[in-house]
Amino acid sequence: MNPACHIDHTLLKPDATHDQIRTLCEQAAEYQFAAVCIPPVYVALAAEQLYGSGVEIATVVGFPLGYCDPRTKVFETRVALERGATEIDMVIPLGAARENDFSRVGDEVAAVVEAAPNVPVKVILETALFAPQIVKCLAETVLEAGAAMLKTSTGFGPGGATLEMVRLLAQVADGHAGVKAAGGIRDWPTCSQYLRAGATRIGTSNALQIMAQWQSGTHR
Ligand SMILES: O=C[C@H](O)COP(=O)(O)O
Repeated sequence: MNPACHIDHTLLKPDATHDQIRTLCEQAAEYQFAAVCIPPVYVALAAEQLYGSGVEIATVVGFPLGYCDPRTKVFETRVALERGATEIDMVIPLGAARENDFSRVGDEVAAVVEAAPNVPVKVILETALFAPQIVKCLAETVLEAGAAMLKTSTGFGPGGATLEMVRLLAQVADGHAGVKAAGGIRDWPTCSQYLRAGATRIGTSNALQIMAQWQSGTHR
């Protein structure tokens, strides 16, 4: 099984340039990755370049800290859709999660989902910040609010995806929503382990390296 269809080819570095995004899009079309995951400012460029390629255009909202005004997240979502985004990766309000204020978390997700009625909203829980029991409550909350996918991490927080968290999110999603493992995934063995644990997407800045490792293994 070619893993490319599970991979979000990601470039979210703060100093990402137009040229780097063009190259990322070329690679995504060539490998047929599931999506590119890019900064909001490059959505129109990527949408134009990837038109008709089958590659989704994912961008981020409230990224990476999650603490902007909820109305800002809604506005970011609307603008991203106008520009051609076909998937939204949003960060939950992490302070609200720390306070166990699950209703605030759910309300923000519901507001973004409402602003993006025909587009999957992938909700980033930044799982490294929280104990498993809290992650479980957060995952249940955001699913109820309409999340299409549970995503572990931004890649900019205190830790990335772990096997334990991927398993936990897959258990909560129970086949009714996707699970995106992201943050610190650099090699094919890790990627493969997460897919087997129930991840349906892998968000990574190292997709080409992962594909090379997969190819060298399968064609040995
Ligand atoms: O949203 C996806 C992450 O930013 C990817 O994290 P990474 O740069 O550690 O691969």
